Amino acid sequence: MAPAKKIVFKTKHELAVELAKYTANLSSKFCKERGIFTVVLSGGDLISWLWKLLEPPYADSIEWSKWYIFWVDERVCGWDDADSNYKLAYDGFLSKVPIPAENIYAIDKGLGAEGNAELAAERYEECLKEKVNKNIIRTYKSSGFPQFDLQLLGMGPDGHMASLFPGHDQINEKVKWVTFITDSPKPPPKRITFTLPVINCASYNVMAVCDKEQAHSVAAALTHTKDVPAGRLTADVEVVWFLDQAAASKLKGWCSVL
Ligand SMILES: O=C(O)[C@H](O)[C@@H](O)[C@H](O)[C@H](O)COP(=O)(O)O
Repeated sequence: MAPAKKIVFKTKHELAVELAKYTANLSSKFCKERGIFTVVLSGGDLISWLWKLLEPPYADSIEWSKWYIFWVDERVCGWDDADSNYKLAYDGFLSKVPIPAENIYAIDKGLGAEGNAELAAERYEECLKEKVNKNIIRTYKSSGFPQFDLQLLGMGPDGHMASLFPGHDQINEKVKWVTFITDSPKPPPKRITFTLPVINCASYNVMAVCDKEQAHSVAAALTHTKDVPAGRLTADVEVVWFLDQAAASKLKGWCSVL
């Protein structure tokens, strides 16, 4: 289990600059080693902190054609729905970089639009299995779970990550790769989500959190309070919390302001 590192930034701007550097370094490492970089996105504010990747020196130097995009969680709705994490990422990031359309794996379009959470979760898991069979996604040691290169995650004020919410059973799933929820406390209610073993098998996990509403859960998660889902986040190689000062304000003894 990788220890959690944390970096506290004075501003969201500085956080975005460092996040771009971190992501670009891993892109270069994995593109060199495997010719492929598998990246998992979440919804929420995260997408708005990826802007620096769209600018020099990254926009032209990143090997975008080798990126493969997945979602750690998705709202069960149409791709053009205002709630869609795919739409959020497409409008704010994916439409601005030359990642081939066939490398972008969103929720099944029809099942999303129909609102069929259970089948959409099954279909997404099948999609991941197919990518494992094609050696696009690696697997974690002998566990058979998929291992993504980099996951970019966010956390809600209640400490949820992906669509794993406190007090809901999805966090305890140990076999499935993708599960679903139909009564999410954060709207909209129907979502699909990676399970905890899949999230924690990633090589690198970044948890990016800003604002004071999250401060209490940041402190709880970083002292590994088990009933806070994000407190159970780990990774194979490294897990790094990217925080602004407000989100870090309830941490005891934080001082590594970048
Ligand atoms: O679909 C979603 O709602 C997300 O993937 C969710 O897990 C998000 O990452 C957190 O709720 C943080 O959201 P904010 O960054 O907007 O606080």
